[in-house]
Amino acid sequence: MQLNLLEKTELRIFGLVLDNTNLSLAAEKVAEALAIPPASVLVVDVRPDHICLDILEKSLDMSQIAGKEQAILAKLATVPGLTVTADAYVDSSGIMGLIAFDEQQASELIARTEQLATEIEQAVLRRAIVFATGFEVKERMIEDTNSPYLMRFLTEQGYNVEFGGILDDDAVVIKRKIEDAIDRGFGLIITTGGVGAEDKDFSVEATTAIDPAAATPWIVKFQQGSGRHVKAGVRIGVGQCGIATIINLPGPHDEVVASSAVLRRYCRTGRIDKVALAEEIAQILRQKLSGKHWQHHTHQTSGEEDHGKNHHRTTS
Ligand SMILES: Nc1nc2c(c(=O)[nH]1)N[C@H]1C(S)=C(S)[C@@H](COP(=O)(O)OP(=O)(O)OC[C@H]3O[C@@H](n4cnc5c(N)ncnc54)[C@H](O)[C@@H]3O)O[C@H]1N2
Ligand code: MOO
Repeated sequence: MQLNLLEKTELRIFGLVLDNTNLSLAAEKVAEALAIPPASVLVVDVRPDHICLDILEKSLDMSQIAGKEQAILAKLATVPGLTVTADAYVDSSGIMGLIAFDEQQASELIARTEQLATEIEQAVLRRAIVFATGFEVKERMIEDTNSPYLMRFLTEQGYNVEFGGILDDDAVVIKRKIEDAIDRGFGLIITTGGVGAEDKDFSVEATTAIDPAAATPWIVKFQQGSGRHVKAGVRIGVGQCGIATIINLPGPHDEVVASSAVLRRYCRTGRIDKVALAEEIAQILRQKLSGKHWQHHTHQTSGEEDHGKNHHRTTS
């Protein structure tokens, strides 16, 4: 486990006898003991009873520090002109204080910390949150059937599920809410709605702002700028941030239901393969939509036909 040294990076080593000692070599030996590059250790002070070194690293793995006192002293003992006396010791503070642990304590600490990290990770991976999006949902013009459906579905899959609320069609709001969910320890974050090509659709953009490498396969593509479309098509999104996965599903309820067949296989409270998941959902939705009446219109590239703002809301 990586530990931030929080600027407390000095080591004072007492009980050495110096006789024309090459300090660069001494620093190199300490670097070897800590498994860091030689340039990361600097001797900053030599006093009558101790030498002071500075470690030029922001963070180190716990296993590089804990219980390393004897290893440091043993390495220093190999430097010509440097005698390590029987009561030599390393004095350090903050995280670096772990150096003074004896080896038994150190390995217990490392094992316990890894165990704790695994438990936290498992708890996070089990926590899911579901968001709806869109003014028509927020203003109760339409019933939010997606969220209860997904919450029930994820509960069946073994998740502890929370409802995140109904988000405005606003890229900043959606991104902030997703980031907030990640900070609160949710391992699975699902939004529905707002994946379309209109100027009110921002869910996938919120995800790519968090994970630029998010998988965002197209469901349908059409001529950009034709009619009300400001984007090149409809896509879904699956992004990741640390161990958390963000999934942006379309708004239409039957598409959420269709996607859940894929979610059932991928979302099982473990880590998720974002590219494979996104591609399989996209395939199912492409197949589903290829038979729909509205797609004929959206594939028109002439832009002559205007079926009105709401033609795509009907699931003929
Ligand atoms: N079955 C259909 N699927 C799709 C259609 C369609 O007409 N019928 N149109 C396609 C096009 S074009 C686009 S664009 C996308 C739209 O997906 P969005 O993710 O952008 O969805 P929204 O515009 O936000 O909402 C669309 C529609 O979905 C219903 N909706 C939204 N949220 C909820 C919710 N929480 N619970 C229930 N229903 C919801 C609602 O009728 C919205 O008006 O879709 C393609 N697919
Ligand atoms: O933007 Mo859809 O692509 O609403 O027709």
